[in-house]
Parts: sequence; structure tokens; C-alpha cells
Amino acid sequence: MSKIVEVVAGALIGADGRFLLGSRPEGKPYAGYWEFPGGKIEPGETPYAALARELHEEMGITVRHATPWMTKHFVYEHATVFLRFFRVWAWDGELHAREGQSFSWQTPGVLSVEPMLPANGPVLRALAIPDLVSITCAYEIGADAVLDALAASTTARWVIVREPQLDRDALAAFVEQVAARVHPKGGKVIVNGDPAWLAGLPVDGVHLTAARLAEARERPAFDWVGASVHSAAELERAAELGCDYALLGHVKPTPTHPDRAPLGWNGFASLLANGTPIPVLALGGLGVDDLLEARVHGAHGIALMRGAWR
Ligand SMILES: Nc1nc2c([nH]c(=O)n2[C@@H]2O[C@H](COP(=O)(O)OP(=O)(O)OP(=O)(O)O)[C@@H](O)[C@H]2O)c(=O)[nH]1
Ligand SMILES: [Mg+2]
Repeated sequence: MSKIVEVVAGALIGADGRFLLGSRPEGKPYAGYWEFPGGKIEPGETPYAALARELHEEMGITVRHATPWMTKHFVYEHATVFLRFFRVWAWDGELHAREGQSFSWQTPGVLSVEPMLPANGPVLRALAIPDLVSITCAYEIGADAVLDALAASTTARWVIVREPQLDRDALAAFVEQVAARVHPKGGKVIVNGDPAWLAGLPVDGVHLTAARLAEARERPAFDWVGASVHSAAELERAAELGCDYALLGHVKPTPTHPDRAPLGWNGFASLLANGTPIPVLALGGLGVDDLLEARVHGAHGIALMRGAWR
């Protein structure tokens, strides 16, 4: 097996939510392709230090706040790489194309430049997933509380419908009502349920319980597929199946699972210690205020159940 080249790359996230791509300079493999600025980790360097050095060398900026995110193993003709992606939230200095590259700010979900380095597909997809996702709990707070909150909301929300108490017809009716409030604002509706029940419904994806994930032989045919996971093995399975994201928890105590001990942030981060090729959202007893801490521990974002409807 050829040597694995360790690489770091950073998605700069602007205040408006757009992210930055750079074009690869002349003379490098895949010149002219778009990438996230970054480069090879030097011996003895931590990934974070390598990121800060590369972004300074290539663009003249000083990284102020960056958080670890996804990883990707990829075999090129020129090298086998292990990429560690970060999101960069704050930096000092203006962007300078120190290697003669071009820069382009891009809106998540609508790429306007090409070609992209072939390893980066999952990262672009992940950028379209918001860092706050809401999970319904109409069984606890009532359908009206959920539907009214969605009607009042002005943002493009991603909503995971999770109502295990509903039979097929009642679930279908609730999903229609959720979609009518979420889709006009550009949000997405993902349903935690039997994929076979969802045919013909206005859904954007399916969310698999850990039990359905274990049984699934192939990726269900939806735009977006996610899964709930509780261990490194389940997370690996979700990635293998081709899931677009995983929810990992529970991080803090939650009434949903009173019988199981919470992971805590360190337990959460340790399950991501070897990297993950799909974005992971933290789940369980969390509120909006936990977002920064979630990112620092490697999460893409957080999934809110009760916290989403307060
Ligand atoms: N920087 C960067 N590299 C990526 C990305 N995706 C991806 O597959 N790679 C691969 O990672 C490897 C390292 O990238 P690099 O060429 O930027 O390394 P570097 O800045 O240290 O350049 P150098 O070798 O000229 O010093 C290349 O094989 C590249 O194809 C990405 O988004 N950003
Ligand atoms: Mg580079």
C-alpha cells in the first residue's frame, strides 16, 4: 500500500453563511480544480497548526477560530490522501492569492464553479446541511405547538419528523402539514419512519433509527438519508451505507432515554477521534446555546428536540 499523505483543508465560513473555495495553482496535480485551501501536514505538526500555517502561506490570513469537522480517505493517481476538513469561523487579515489562485465565495447547496476536486463531494453536500436541525415531538407538546412554531418561523428549517406513536395514515397527515409550513421557506422535511410508508409524501429524506440502520442492505432512495447512531461502529455503518449525516447521542441527560447514561462532550468527541466521513450532529438534552461547544468537539451541529419548540 502506498504511503498515506495527511492533509488539512479549511472551509472559511463568512458572516452571510457562504463558504470559500480556491482554485488549485498551475503546476500542481489537478491545477485549475476547485478546493478548500489547505495542504499537507508536516512532520510533528498538529492538524490545527498545519491548517493555520497553510492558510497563512496560501492566503495570508491568521486563523482565529476553526473547528474539526469531517475526514475523507481518497486514492488519487498521484497520492493516497487522508483529508481532515475544518470549518474556519474567524480569521484576521484580507484574502491574498499568494499562489496565484482564484477565490470564490459560494452559497451552500448551489455550486457555481467547477470542476471540484473529486474527493470533496461529501463535503459540499454537508455544507448544505444546517447546523441546527429540529426534531418534532408532537406526542409530547401537541401537534399544534409544532405546527404553529413552524408557521411562525422565517428560516429554511430542516425538520425531522419523529412521531413513533402515529399509525401510517396519521403520520402521512402530519407530514403533509409539516411540509406545507417548511417547504415554502426552502426547508427540508425528513421523516424518521419506515421508508416504505413515505412513497408519495412530500418528503426530502428519510431518517433511520439505529435498528433500521443495522437492517438496511442499501441506501434508501431519497435525496437525503440520515441515521441515529450511538457508537463508533454504528457511525461507521452509517457512512458505509451512504448516509448524508448521522445524529450521535445522547450527549446530555434527556427524558427520551432516562435509562441510559449520557455521553458527555468528551465521550461524544472520543467517538469521532478517528475522523468521520459524514457530518455528525450532536443530540440529546441540548439547546441552541450548546452549538459552539458542539463544534469544538467535532460536531457539524446539533439536533434539537424539545429545545427546538421552546
Ligand atoms: N488543499 C486541499 N487539498 C485537497 C482537497 N481535496 C483533496 O482531495 N485534496 C488533495 O490533498 C492533497 C494535498 O493538497 P495540496 O496540493 O494543497 O498540498 P500543499 O498545499 O501542501 O502543496 P505542496 O505539495 O505544493 O506544498 C492533494 O493531493 C489534493 O488533491 C481540498 O479540498 N483542499
Ligand atoms: Mg495547498
